[in-house]
Amino acid sequence: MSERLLHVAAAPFEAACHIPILPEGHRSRRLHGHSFRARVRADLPSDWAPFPGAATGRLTEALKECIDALDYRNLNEILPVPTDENLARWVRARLTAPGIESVGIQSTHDQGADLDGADHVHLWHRFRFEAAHCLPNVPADHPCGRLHGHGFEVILHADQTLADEDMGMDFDRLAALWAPLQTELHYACLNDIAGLENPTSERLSHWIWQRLKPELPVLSWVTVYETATAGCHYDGTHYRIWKEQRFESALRLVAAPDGDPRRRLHGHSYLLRLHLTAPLDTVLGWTVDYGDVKRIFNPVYQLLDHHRLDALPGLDAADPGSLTRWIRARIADDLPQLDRIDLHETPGCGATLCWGELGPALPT
Ligand SMILES: Nc1nc2c(c(=O)[nH]1)N=C([C@H](O)[C@H](O)COP(=O)(O)OP(=O)(O)OP(=O)(O)O)CN2
Repeated sequence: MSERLLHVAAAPFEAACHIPILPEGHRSRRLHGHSFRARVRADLPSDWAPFPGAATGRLTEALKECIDALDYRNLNEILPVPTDENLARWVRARLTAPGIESVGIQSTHDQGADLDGADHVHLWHRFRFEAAHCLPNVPADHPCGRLHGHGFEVILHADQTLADEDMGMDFDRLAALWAPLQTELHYACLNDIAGLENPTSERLSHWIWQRLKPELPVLSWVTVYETATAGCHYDGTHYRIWKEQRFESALRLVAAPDGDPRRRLHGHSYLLRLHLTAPLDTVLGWTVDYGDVKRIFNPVYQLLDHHRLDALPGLDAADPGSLTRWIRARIADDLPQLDRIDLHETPGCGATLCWGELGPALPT
């Protein structure tokens, strides 16, 4: 599959709203408020930014300018039915950026809607449960063979065609479908549950899919976060895992004009997410060990962390797009299952380099 470079940006806004189309008695019919977050993913022409390396910054500024009109407002004065879906439409119509692939609105930490250009909505809802597990088939010295536990997180994703509807399914419907699984999984040892005798993230995402897909035909992905830095998506066919790492680095954007602060030496706390697609190892119950991804990537990580990025050999500019390409060139041979790299220089703002399926976006 050919390589695609997408730029991403995210920005918060605080607003009040009520959703008058919801049934009588629904809590969201009452006036309430959210710390919203808007996000955009765009395939930008290379000459759109004012100088090479400025695309992430320009997209972020465009998004901030757009949502400024929503910040500290009563959204019903701007949009009669301010569902996440309609807010995403509103932003998409006003955002002055080319090549927009999707616009998302996250109304709470745990739910949101991403809208693509064809008014197809991707709804997601996150849940959390606390559980113990061990992986019985790993080698004797592997730490995950010992009984341990996690605050697992699960995201249910639903894809719907919206046409001219104000909203897709109510997030509460996803919560109601999840509730029986929460009862089974929360404060449990996963190995004791039928079908989860080898409870890797992959097996767990498959188990959840099998349980929910018959009741929820629009279920498109199940995401399991095993830890804050690693997890798995399953769509009924493919397993996609990711492993995140953070690095702290300095840079200057040499192409920035005189007077632009990015020309000065500065720095970021970067978030790097490596995505891999691979078949399941039926004995181990996983695709690729998260620990192996981290270990194999470590030599490249050591070049990035606590270094000056624009001094790295072979890197002309240290903007997120150039960095993702530089990282791919250094790691792809050693991690052949790798098919996407996300790199954020500030929360939700950066680039995605993808040469496989794009897969679902994760919340910021
Ligand atoms: N593909 C999979 N790999 C691993 C799984 C899994 O389910 N699928 N599970 C484990 C362990 O259970 C482990 O608890 C989580 O792994 P890891 O990300 O390596 O955890 P760390 O706490 O070491 O994470 P760092 O943030 O990198 O310190 C292992 N692999």
